[in-house]
Amino acid sequence: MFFEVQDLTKTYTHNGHHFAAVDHLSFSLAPGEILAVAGESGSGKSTLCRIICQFSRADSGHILFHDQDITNVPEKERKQLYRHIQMVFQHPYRSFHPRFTLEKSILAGIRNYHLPVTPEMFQQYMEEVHLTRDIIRRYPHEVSGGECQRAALLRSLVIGPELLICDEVTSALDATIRNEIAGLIRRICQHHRIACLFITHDLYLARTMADRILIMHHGRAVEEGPAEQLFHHPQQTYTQELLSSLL
Ligand SMILES: Nc1ncnc2c1ncn2[C@@H]1O[C@H](COP(=O)(O)OP(=O)(O)OP(=O)(O)O)[C@@H](O)[C@H]1O
Repeated sequence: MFFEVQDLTKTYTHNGHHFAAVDHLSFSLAPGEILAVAGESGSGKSTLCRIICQFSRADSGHILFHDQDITNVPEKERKQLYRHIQMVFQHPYRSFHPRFTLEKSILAGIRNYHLPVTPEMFQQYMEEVHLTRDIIRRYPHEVSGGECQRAALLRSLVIGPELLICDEVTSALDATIRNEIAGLIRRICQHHRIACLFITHDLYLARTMADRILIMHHGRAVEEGPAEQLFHHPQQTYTQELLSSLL
């Protein structure tokens, strides 16, 4: 299996009361597939993302990548793992060093992995995310949110990942550029056959972006299916209510 989450659970405690932010969650992802994990605020999406990115530890369950257990990867092995799994986060400005130009941060990633990225390849990647040399030679505070998020995408793309994890990557952006960034991610993933786990609270975006959608509620997978099928023929009452609240 390319990527699989198996029976993942993460519990938090509030005032002595235990609750599962992620509750026996299981799903899988095929190479090159785009899966949107969608749900309301508090459904456990960010907790899931933090566990996959190793920022937080699951109580139980497993995450497999190419059949290898990556649930708790020792720190010294993480660099190698992140050569294949890249992440883009919600707040683009926070993901860049404020005193480095965007170009310097992007090139640092290439150097870190000793990647054979030629200037021609770099130029091509830059054009794919609709950025110019003039823009990436600026500091983060000198570009727009959309430009900064495209630079974050470029930084991930040049590493050559097999899986891209996008955690609410359009939420901090203006509505006008949300669809543009989501469309860009879809085209890039399709072109380079990169699988994508697209975490979002926006069901419309999930529909336009993803091959499949998984609906989360209270940490559980309520329903999962091909994007159009799930939109037109939701099987579960919760999904039906969620969709009708959009109308
Ligand atoms: N570190 C923590 N300690 C205690 N509870 C937490 C912690 N992180 C998250 N939670 C709780 O776990 C639940 C799931 O939160 P999570 O952030 O994963 O949801 P989400 O779907 O990403 O929501 P949003 O879209 O608002 O970011 C929520 O009830 C939240 O309050």
